[in-house]
Amino acid sequence: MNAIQTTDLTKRYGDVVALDGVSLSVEAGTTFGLLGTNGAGKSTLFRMLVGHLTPDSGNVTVGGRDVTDAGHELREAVGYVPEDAGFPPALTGREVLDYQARIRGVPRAERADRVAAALGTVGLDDAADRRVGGYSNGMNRRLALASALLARPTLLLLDEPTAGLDPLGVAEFHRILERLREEADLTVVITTHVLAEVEALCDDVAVLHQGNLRFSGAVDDLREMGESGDLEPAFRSLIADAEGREPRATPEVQR
Ligand SMILES: Nc1ncnc2c1ncn2[C@@H]1O[C@H](COP(=O)(O)OP(=O)(O)OP(=O)(O)O)[C@@H](O)[C@H]1O
Repeated sequence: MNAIQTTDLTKRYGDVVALDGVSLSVEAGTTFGLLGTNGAGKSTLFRMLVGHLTPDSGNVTVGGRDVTDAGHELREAVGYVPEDAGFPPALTGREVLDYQARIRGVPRAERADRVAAALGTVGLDDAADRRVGGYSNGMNRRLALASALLARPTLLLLDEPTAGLDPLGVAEFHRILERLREEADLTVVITTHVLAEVEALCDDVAVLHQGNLRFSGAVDDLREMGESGDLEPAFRSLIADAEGREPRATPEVQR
């Protein structure tokens, strides 16, 4: 079964075509990487998956239901972790999650247990009663993940979850995602610029470039497209223009 299906999805902002006829499927239970340079359309796609934006044309289904009709049920099924969650700095981690549990409709009697479980899953038990303003970048990202897990989603969308984290923070975040994948029946989609992240976590990958879908399939199949079986040459060839020139700014292609 497909956790996500988009069909001929198009979104414009004025003259900018952010997504141009994108048809994509994500199989349930897999970890899927959405790879692209800046401005590729990754965040726009995520915002449509959670119903924050409506398509100009085409459609999106999550768990077989059209996102534009799904409303409240969709919000419970999808855990969205934006790049910058921006929690109130004066609240503690536990207070933030308690508030989030309330607005996500977690029944009062279950709230404290769910909050404690989410804090444990992301390794923030010891920091739970400290103010979020004193959290490191990595702790903030893990708190955002905990918040998304409160409603026990079946689909988790992570927008550049490890951007700006140091190597230890990245490794810790990856460990948490791998554990979640083993323990919960979850489909995970991450956007990233980082090929090593795709290698480490993803079964399948899509390459978006300037709103166009350039590849979608198994990470192994993408790797085989490149010289020497590496992801980087394969990715670079997909984002090059007809003359083989790459976009001027691709420093985000990190290994
Ligand atoms: N609210 C908006 N108004 C106008 N243009 C926008 C808006 N949001 C995004 N865009 C444009 O749409 C295109 C796709 O943007 P989007 O943020 O979806 O890309 P992205 O792949 O997430 O990029 P990044 O990796 O930089 O976050 C870009 O050209 C961007 O400038």
